[in-house]
Amino acid sequence: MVKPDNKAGNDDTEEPVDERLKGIDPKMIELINNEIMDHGPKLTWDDVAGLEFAKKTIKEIVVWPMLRPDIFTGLRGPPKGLLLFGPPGTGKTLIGKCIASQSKSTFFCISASSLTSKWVGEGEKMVRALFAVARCNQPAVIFIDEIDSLLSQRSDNEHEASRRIKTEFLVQLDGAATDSEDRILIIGATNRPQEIDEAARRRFVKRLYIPLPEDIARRQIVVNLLKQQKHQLTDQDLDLICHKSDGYSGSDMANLCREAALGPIRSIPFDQIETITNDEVRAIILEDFLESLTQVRASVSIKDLDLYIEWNQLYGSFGK
Ligand SMILES: Nc1ncnc2c1ncn2[C@@H]1O[C@H](COP(=O)(O)OP(=O)(O)OP(=O)(O)O)[C@@H](O)[C@H]1O
Repeated sequence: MVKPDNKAGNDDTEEPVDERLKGIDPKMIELINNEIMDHGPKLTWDDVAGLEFAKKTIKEIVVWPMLRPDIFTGLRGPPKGLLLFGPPGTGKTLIGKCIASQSKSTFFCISASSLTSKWVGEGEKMVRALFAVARCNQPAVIFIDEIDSLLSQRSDNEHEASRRIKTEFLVQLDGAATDSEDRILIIGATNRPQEIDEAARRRFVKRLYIPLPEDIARRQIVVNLLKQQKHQLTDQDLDLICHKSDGYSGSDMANLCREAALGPIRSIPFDQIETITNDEVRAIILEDFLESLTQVRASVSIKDLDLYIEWNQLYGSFGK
């Protein structure tokens, strides 16, 4: 972790300040270290259900080059910008985290809307600080969620502050792209790729569609989430759940499981809720899922899906 600049400069025990952090507000550095730099558990590719094509592509084009920069030079150099687009809740953030874990990189995760809303008037400085801290913690992955809100084409009535953040972001992105020594990958994630303007789109050299999970992936999500729960679901039950949840996103599936897991709790008589032991709570059964399926519905419409498919064909790196 990098140390913020010590303005007082009179503490001999203070570690030397990294040149790259000169002029950056120490409070921002601390905030990035504490809130934007991810200190969570490492993820493996098995934590991301399905998405085999995306995972394979990502391993080849970004993870291996980040692990072996000595081999992946020149023409083989990795893209510095990767755009993950697709419906909400399909695992884009999970993939970002996994890329960072697997490439042994520091993971920085921020939502673009917080740049414009949370740090009102400071967003531009925050972008600069974020890239500077990332440079000090290479290899690094900077994951920016809702990137469309930062790079949208609504430039005519764009707020002056938003315009400045956007300009700074593009400058930093270009800087990372041209400096071949920098081992920084910028991942933008969006549910609204059509809102990203052409200049920004061009900078995300690789654009990868992250679709809804297929049958087998939905099954894997349910199986993974049920691992720590007492349940009596058979293979046939799981088949039925997957069949009935066609069109659900990964996060819809997680919600479905959460709701089903409450089934056994709801069946406890109210006067026993304080005394019942964990062992006495009944197992989760198919009926809990059938009930849950009536409560938790698919959050993505077919119409929206068509838009993603169309955009993928037009601009996706592998959409042809
Ligand atoms: N492919 C997947 N494998 C396992 N879990 C998944 C998958 N997709 C989604 N989930 C579940 O849904 C939750 C939300 O996923 P995540 O935040 O990665 O989606 P996202 O695509 O980044 O969503 P958004 O676009 O709304 O930011 C995860 O924490 C996880 O529980």
